[in-house]
Amino acid sequence: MPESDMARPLLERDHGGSVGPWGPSSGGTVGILGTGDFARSLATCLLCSGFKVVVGSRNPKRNAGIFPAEAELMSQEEAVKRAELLFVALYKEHYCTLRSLAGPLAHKILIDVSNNQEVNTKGESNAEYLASLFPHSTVVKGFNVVSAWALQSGPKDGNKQVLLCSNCPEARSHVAGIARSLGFTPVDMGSLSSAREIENIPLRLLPFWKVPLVLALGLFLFFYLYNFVRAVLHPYLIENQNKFYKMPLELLNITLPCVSYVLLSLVYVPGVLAAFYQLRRGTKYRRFPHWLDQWLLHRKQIGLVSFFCACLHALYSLSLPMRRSARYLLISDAVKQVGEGGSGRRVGGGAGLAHGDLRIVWHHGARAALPIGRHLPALRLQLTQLERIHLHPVPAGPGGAARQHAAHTRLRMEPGLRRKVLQVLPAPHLHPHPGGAQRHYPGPSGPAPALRPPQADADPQGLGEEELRPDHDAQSHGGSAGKFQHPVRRRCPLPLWVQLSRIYCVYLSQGMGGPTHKPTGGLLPPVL
Ligand SMILES: NC(=O)C1=CN([C@@H]2O[C@H](COP(=O)(O)OP(=O)(O)OC[C@H]3O[C@@H](n4cnc5c(N)ncnc54)[C@H](OP(=O)(O)O)[C@@H]3O)[C@@H](O)[C@H]2O)C=CC1
Ligand SMILES: [Cu+2]
Repeated sequence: MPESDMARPLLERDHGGSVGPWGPSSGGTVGILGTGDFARSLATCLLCSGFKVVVGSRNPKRNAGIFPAEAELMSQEEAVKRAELLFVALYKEHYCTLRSLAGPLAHKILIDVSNNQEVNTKGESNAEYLASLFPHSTVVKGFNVVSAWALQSGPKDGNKQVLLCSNCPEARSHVAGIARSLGFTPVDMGSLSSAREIENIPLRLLPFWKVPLVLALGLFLFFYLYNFVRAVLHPYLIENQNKFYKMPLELLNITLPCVSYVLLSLVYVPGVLAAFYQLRRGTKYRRFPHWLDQWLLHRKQIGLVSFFCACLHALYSLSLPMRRSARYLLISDAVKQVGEGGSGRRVGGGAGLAHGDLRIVWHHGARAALPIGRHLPALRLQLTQLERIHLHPVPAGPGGAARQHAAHTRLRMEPGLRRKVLQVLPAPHLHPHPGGAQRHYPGPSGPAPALRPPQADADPQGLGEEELRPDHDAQSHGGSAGKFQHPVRRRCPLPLWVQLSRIYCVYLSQGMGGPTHKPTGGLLPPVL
């Protein structure tokens, strides 16, 4: 494809007068109502990112000392007048105390950051309640998945996402810009009706764990039974040997790696299937089938359960030779050998090992080392799962996995490799996202990040709602921002098998899967 096409970002960031009045570069002011933990952390974070901050309190004098000097503390009325966009850092129960401010709050953006004590399964969300109190203001739900601690200590990889929803797309994109300025990754969750789902996320403990745990249990039972028949029942019935003592420890120990390996393979298989789907459809911006979507969303948990089984196996393996029974078996073996005249082979009255004995010792040593070595590649794969942990789940619901997968494939593929993969594929059909030019994001001044376009317009099911995110990957590799952005691809005219074999050749020429290759880089499907 022409190099000029590659160098041109699909969406230019709009620097013109469209940046909202509260952008740090344009001297806008962000207001915060409330002076609690969240308000304090948020004020510090906003100030550090270059925003002007005013804080509205019922008692500004009392709380003056607890905020950074740059934040202006004032009455709630004054703060509302000074700011166009306000974070409501109060509990839902206290929203009604703001009723008298309905007039000054009209036509302003209110960001509802509140959480609940219990999971809300029905009834209106806090954000909808706030919207009903202030019908002339625009309410955006967001930042509730970020703790006051995370705001202060800076976003970490695990919990970088800020889920946003609002009935006003423009307000949503302004808040997305602020989130991005603070170092978070905004995720567009659509209209305000998603607020309940967003509010429930922090209350969900260990999401997505049920299926992996049930799966692991099922696999464990299956392999345990299989090993029992093979190692205990069969010798008992055929040779009348009693090996039931193996049941509590040894059988368990040979079952665990079986479970671990099968689970590990289940982590990587959906990635391959996803690549297959993407190649077949000629785009990666279409929703996967539901079962694959769910499977992809569970990979992290499956990988961690697999890692846990592997750790248990390592522990068991180390403790096995320490058992009394092991020592007993060893001694009885030695006694048996002496009885059979085995010691007669020793040269020099037992001062050293004979050649034959040495060979046996070597043999045993190598056999003992082998299991450790053969698990190392698996360990490497399992450890790569750990870095994928997010403290709150990837946007659940339709298309969640597709978004996550798209993000992962883009972020992980090395630019050099991506270029090669793209070179062997036919030229893509590029076109900007409809309405993309209208989007604008207030953010700190400086070089504009290349924007990653969302779903194709051909996506009728709402995946196109995904928020634009800066392509950090492209930026972090020698300023190649804007290159290799291929969100939309026409159906490839080449047969699938030709495309696959070409990509495979590129993989081979890059030494994919070799020991020096970056982990997971070669394991994820090629990006299109
Ligand atoms: N803390 C956290 O980590 C997180 C908090 N949140 C959400 O942020 C919001 C604020 O949380 P947080 O800062 O921890 O709460 P705090 O209890 O620390 O602060 C709440 C603030 O509300 C105001 N307030 C207290 N009582 C009343 C009242 N009777 N009437 C009117 N206003 C009152 C006070 O401000 P003043 O006296 O100045 O008016 C107070 O500082 C909550 O909705 C919470 O769910 C969301 C994510 C994380
Ligand atoms: Cu092993």
